[in-house]
Amino acid sequence: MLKIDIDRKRYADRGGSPHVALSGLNLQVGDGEFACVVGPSGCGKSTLLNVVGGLDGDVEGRVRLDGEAPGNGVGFMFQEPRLMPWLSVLDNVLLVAGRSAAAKARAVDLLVAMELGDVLQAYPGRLSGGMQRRVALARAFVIEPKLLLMDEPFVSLDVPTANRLRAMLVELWQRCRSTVLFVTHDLREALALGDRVCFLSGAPGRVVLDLAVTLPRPRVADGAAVLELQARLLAQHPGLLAGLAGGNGCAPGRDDG
Ligand SMILES: Nc1ncnc2c1ncn2[C@@H]1O[C@H](COP(=O)(O)OP(=O)(O)OP(=O)(O)O)[C@@H](O)[C@H]1O
Repeated sequence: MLKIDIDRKRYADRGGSPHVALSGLNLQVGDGEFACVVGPSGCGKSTLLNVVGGLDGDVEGRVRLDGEAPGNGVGFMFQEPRLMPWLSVLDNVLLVAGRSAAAKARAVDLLVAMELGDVLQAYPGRLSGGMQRRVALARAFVIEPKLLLMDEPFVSLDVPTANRLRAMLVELWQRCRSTVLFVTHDLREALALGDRVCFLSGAPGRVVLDLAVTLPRPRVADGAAVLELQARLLAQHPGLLAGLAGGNGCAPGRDDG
């Protein structure tokens, strides 16, 4: 169980004055659950991931993964693939997996599953943007993370590539059963991926709607079921989804979708 209780996250200096990014943000994510966090630009989504992952410890509050501060079992995937350009595809993944025979076998297995088996020795500069994200996805899962934190990992990809990567992510998650916290400003993406979608308010961010998504899988972000649910949410919560891609505006409480 991931338990997030952030009383306040304040930046001392945002260009000359302090800024409270998060306030009264409470969220629990069950083991193996896929939780998406959506919210308008600047509401503190990346800040939340940095705090949860322990990259930023300057916070009033507490984050616990199975009762302890999140540590080694946490994987990250960011907006940029952040691959080492001087290392081959395989070595990029081995960098986090280690050099044992078992680690290498796992890395190759994942890269083959990501349809990258024929470019194991290629350097990242030779790969397309979508291929680089697939390497980053394999690298994120190779440690079989207990908790995977994802910050808009498929942003600025074309629609078919993003849909393919989302399908690959769900397949890996179903195989590994990691707990996932996935940040996006794209409501359709969140509805396509999440067991739950948590909506944050504008700054300072806090959870204003916690929605269980019960649509059957597989789902596609631009598929009929997702579009229908999106339209229903827009009708139920006018104004709340403002500022989201694919949305217009949320209300306190818990809903079933
Ligand atoms: N290191 C920092 N120092 C000062 N202020 C910061 C810092 N990092 C973020 N902020 C501020 O905190 C607020 C939240 O930023 P954050 O990047 O978490 O938002 P976000 O919801 O992820 O935004 P976006 O969707 O646009 O990526 C913003 O107003 C930002 O300017």
